[in-house]
Amino acid sequence: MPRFAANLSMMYTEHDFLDRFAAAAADGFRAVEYLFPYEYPAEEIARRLREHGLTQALFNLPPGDWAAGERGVAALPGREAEFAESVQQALRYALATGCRRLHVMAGRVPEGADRDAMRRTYVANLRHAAQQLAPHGITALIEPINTRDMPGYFLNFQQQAHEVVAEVGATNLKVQMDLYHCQIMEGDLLMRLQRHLTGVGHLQIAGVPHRHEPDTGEVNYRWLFDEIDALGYDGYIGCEYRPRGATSAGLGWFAPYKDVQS
Ligand SMILES: O=C(O)C(=O)[C@H](O)CO
Ligand SMILES: [Mg+2]
Repeated sequence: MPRFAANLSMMYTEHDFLDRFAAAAADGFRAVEYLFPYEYPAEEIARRLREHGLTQALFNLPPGDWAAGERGVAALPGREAEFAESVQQALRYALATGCRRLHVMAGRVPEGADRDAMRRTYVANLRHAAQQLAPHGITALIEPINTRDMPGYFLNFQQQAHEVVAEVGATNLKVQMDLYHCQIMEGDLLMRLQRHLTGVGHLQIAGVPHRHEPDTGEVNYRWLFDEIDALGYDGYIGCEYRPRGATSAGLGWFAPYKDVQS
C-alpha cells in the first residue's frame, strides 16, 4: 500500500507553516515533506513531528538565492564552498528531525555557460554530499524538473539523472522521481518506473498539467499506485501538489489509503 507524505510547502498553505504538521496529521498523513525548514529552529520542527506522530520524509538543501530565481547551486562552478556549507546546514536539520532523504538541487544553466564544466562540478559536489551524509544513513536525491515550470534547470530527464548517479558512484545517491515533471517532459510513466525504480529513492506526484490533486488531470494515479506497489516500491510518495481549494476538502483521492498509512 503506498505511503504518502504531505508536502507542506504546497498543501495546507491556509495554515501557518508550523501549524501545517497538525493539519496533515489530522487528515491521516503519517509523513510530511517540504522545501525548506531553515527559517524555523530545527528543535521546533522536531517537536511538531513528535507531537503529531509524523515522519520527516524529505526536505531540500538550501537552494542559493531563491528569491532572485536561483534553484540550487550544486552544478554551478565557483559555488563549491557555499554548496559544502549548505550540506552541513541541511545535515544539522536532518539529524534533528530524523530525516533520511535530502533533495540536492542542481541550479539553472546561466546564459552562455559551459554545460560540461557544470556537469563536472555537479558530479564532484554530489560525491562530496554523499560522502558527508553516508555516515548518518542519509540519502542524497537529485530530481529531473520540467522546463516549463523551471526554465533553464540543469536536470530535466530521468535517464540523464540516472547517468549522473552512476558517474558519482555512491550508494546513498538516488533519483527523486517526480511523476508530474516526468509526465510533462517524457510521459510513458509505467515503463520509466519499471526501468528505473531500483535507483529511485523518493517519488512525488501531482495532477498534470495544473499541479492540483492527483485525481485531476491526464494521469491515472489510482491505477499507477497499484502498479508501483506491484513493483515492490516501499518508499514514500510525496504529495507535491497545489490544492484547488481547501486542502482537506480535496483529499477524496486519499480516502482509500488513509487507514493504512505508516
Ligand atoms: O519542484 C519540485 O518538484 C521539487 O520537488 C522541488 O524540490 C523544488 O522545486
Ligand atoms: Mg518534485
